[in-house]
Amino acid sequence: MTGNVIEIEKLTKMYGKNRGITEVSFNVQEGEIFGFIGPNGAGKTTTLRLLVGLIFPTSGSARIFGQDAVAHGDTIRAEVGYLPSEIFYYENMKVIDLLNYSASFNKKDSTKRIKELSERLELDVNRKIDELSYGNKKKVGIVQGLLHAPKLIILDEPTSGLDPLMQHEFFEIIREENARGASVLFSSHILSEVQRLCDRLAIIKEGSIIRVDEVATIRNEAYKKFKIITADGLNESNLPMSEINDFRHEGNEFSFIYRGNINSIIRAISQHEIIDIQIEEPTLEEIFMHYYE
Ligand SMILES: Nc1ncnc2c1ncn2[C@@H]1O[C@H](COP(=O)(O)OP(=O)(O)OP(=O)(O)O)[C@@H](O)[C@H]1O
Repeated sequence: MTGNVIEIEKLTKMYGKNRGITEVSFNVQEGEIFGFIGPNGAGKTTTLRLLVGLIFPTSGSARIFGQDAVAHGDTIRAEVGYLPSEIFYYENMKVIDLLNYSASFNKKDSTKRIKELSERLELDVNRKIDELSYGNKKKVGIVQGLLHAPKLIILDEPTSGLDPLMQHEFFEIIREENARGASVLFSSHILSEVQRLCDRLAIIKEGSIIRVDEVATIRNEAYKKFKIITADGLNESNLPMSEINDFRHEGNEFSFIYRGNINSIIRAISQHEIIDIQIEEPTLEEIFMHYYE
């Protein structure tokens, strides 16, 4: 094996005449937690469904453990824990019956694992599925995806619908799975959670990948967030606007993300009467605002 558990090459999916994704390429290495981010409709779900062989590509290829996702869908799905973005269940079933049914496809006895995961996620397994809230249905999907200790975990917006405490618990579980040796690919439109959990990330916009990089590299690119209060405004024509993103102001309070020579920005600002200034590390979210716009 190449050290990659996922290899995606020029993967394209058209829904009739509509764009799903266009020539998407990236790899996920064995043992890493990889984040896949982009705004709604960018193509995250399409990419993940292609990966697990639930839909077929128009062109290009996706390989998991070196095997083609189209030709070996069944084998792949047996070794991958997959949490779809929308979960449809046999509504009349009890949670525990559904989980036992899912577990029956594996050779291992998962009884203990089901109990442990359900307790940690505070999921009442004796409830009927149609009585559950959206967030609780999501938990059923998480338990279902993780009960067979998969080598690769693929999660489509796993935290939507979970409250902050449960999100935290979920991230703990993912970290433990990763420490056990599982590789993880998860999609999200929330950069802060990707920043906390991932080694690398890919950003998708309008069906195309616009960047693949290490989270640490992106954060070290010397972006600075400026917050300035002046007595006499801040004249945009004096500022290097081509190096400035997310420029905002309210009265005489200004903020923006800057990437460029620190001396030139300080010189430009110092032409004004400064009342207060803060220069800080932006979050990933702030760095990528301009990709989202
Ligand atoms: N079954 C389908 N038929 C036609 N178009 C589709 C279908 N599924 C997805 N699309 C289109 O493909 C594009 C990518 O959608 P996709 O669901 O993959 O995005 P996403 O990044 O997962 O978004 P979200 O965060 O909203 O789930 C969108 O423009 C969407 O309208």
